[in-house]
Amino acid sequence: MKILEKAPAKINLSLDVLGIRSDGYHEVKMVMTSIDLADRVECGDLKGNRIVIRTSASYVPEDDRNFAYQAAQYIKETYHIDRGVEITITKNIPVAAGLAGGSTDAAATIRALNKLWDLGMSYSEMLAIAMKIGSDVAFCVKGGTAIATGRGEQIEPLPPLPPCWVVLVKPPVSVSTAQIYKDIDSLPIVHPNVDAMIRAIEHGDFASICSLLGNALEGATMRKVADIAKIKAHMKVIGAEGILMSGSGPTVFALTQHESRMQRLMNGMRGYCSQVFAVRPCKTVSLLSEYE
Ligand SMILES: C[C@@](CO)(OP(=O)(O)O)[C@H](O)COP(=O)(O)OP(=O)(O)OC[C@H]1O[C@@H](n2ccc(N)nc2=O)[C@H](O)[C@@H]1O
Ligand SMILES: Nc1ncnc2c1ncn2[C@@H]1O[C@H](COP(=O)(O)OP(=O)(O)O)[C@@H](O)[C@H]1O
Repeated sequence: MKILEKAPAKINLSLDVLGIRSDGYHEVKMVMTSIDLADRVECGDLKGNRIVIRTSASYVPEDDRNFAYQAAQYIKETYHIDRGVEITITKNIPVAAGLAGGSTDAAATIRALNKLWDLGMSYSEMLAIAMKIGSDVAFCVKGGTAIATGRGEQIEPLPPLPPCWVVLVKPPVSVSTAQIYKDIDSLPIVHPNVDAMIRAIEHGDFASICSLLGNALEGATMRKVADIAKIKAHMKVIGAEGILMSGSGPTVFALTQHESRMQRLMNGMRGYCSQVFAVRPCKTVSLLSEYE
């Protein structure tokens, strides 16, 4: 048997860093939303007791460094599963881009193995596995739009975004999330108004959502990647309603409700960067009711 799961990327609409914790992680308050730029994760039975990863991207690890491998391993250990699995990941999400590509593959693996191995895991049991792998994996288990606190693993759902387009531009460099969090410790932090963003989403107020976009990590990544400021300036000239770097970057996204502006942004930015995508926010990752 094989189970196929869609694994959507996320963007951060608001990301505040509140301080350093005793475990070395940073206390954050974020608003995240899933988008329809997705990897495909397929889990199928394999003879024996091994976990085998196959990916379409040569630069993604196929051993226990892959977050999907880690998800399968934690599930096997926790539920005493003596079965093999082959996990095939078709990568569409740029890697090390601030879009949670590895985290969403891990979350999709958790959902898929719950079905393949008939584990009957509850949502909170899936979260317990997710938290062992990385801070963003918990959000990716359900996706949608949500507030994330703690180190990012405490999730509270929000209503979906008003209909809009998300245009993403990934400059041809990768950044280390750990390094960016380290860098901000010695930099002044610009705090976004996360609570106002939450209210804007609750009211479906697209104009306010755009004006409240903010990311406390943006300054640190911009010091390393000069392209980010250029991309933002270019998107502004073209006419995006809201523009921000996602997560630790370096991907920059623009929001617009106008199809004509989305087209202009796509065409304008393609001449500038090779990785440009126009997608919609993604309301649900999977059949959420199964996991209540
Ligand atoms: C910045 C964000 C925003 O959504 O996303 P990305 O840019 O990675 O997509 C996340 O906070 C990233 O989450 P994730 O990528 O899962 O990070 P983890 O694997 O848990 O941690 C990687 C490293 O980042 C640092 N880290 C991460 C999360 C956090 N709240 N505080 C931290 O200081 C730690 O040094 C940690 O060793
Ligand atoms: N399934 C996976 N897909 C992509 N990257 C992965 C995966 N598993 C592990 N990684 C590793 O995770 C690191 C961060 O990649 P990714 O999750 O795409 O970025 P980000 O944390 O910026 O959203 C990369 O260095 C990559 O080698």
